[in-house]
Amino acid sequence: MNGRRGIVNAKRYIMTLQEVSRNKAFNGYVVKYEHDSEELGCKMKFNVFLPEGSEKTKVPGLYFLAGLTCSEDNFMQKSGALENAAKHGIALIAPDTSPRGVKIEGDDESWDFGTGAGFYVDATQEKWKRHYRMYSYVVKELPSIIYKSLPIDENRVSIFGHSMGGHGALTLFLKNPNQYKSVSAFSPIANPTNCPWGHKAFGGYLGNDDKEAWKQYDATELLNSHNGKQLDILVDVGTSDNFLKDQLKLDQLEQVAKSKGLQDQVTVRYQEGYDHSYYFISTFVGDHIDHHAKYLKA
Ligand SMILES: N[C@@H](CCC(=O)N[C@@H](CSC=O)C(=O)NCC(=O)O)C(=O)O
Repeated sequence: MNGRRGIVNAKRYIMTLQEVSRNKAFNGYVVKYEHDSEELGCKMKFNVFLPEGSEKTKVPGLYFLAGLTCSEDNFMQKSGALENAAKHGIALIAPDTSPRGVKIEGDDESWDFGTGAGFYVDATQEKWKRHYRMYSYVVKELPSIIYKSLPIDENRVSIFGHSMGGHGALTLFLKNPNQYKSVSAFSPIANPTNCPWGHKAFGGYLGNDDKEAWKQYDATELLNSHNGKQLDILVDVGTSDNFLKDQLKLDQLEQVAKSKGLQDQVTVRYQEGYDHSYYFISTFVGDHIDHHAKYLKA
């Protein structure tokens, strides 16, 4: 306890946000902020869409975790999510996908590890552990800054994401079910302990000696040990997604859902002919925001 009743190990973060840019959209604003991150040990940027009305009262918030190679911009600029978020009066929060500019040898060598590929885990390996703490950044530091500084209601918050970010959304939700009202994902890496992207990332950030430790960041494993709140997980994936078979492993997630009798609580929709791109995301993002609005505006 830190002396304040009910708060255990609560960390205080530096909370100075600098506005980088502001663009009006659908009567609200997309604002880019920069701040010093203690968890990541570098400057970070994120984008927020603040809908009309947020200048007067706090609004619900919906985090979007992006995939490999993305920054805080891909989702805001390419997903087409703003119109529906504006309609529901929901703020969108789009963080970056890794620490930036930290200069670790090898961090820029590949597109699926290091820069742009933080995988929403806290690294334990010596080389990476000071900076690669995207789990703590998204679960703890970023929210503490946002709820202190922006008109977003911390009691009405949900999460979704794409690919690596779909893995992030599912795992952050399943590990912190009381922090988020709902979860959904586009083409998530659903069983990273069982696919090449996951082996590379978890081997690098968490090491290869203790593969049990990998399971804490695997949505299929977390679903297997879930015995808490009623779920309503929505997943969309395209049948023409090049990564579906070898990397996403949604069959494993569905199998576990079935074996646990949770098949009614985990909906995986296979969308005919769609691929892994933002064209696919933009087609179904409205459905996902509607899904979250049910819980955020209940
Ligand atoms: N190497 C390619 C492919 C990278 C890619 O497809 N990235 C996806 C996420 S994949 C899983 O996390 C993505 O969202 N790309 C950004 C975009 O705006 O499309 C490449 O570098 O393009």
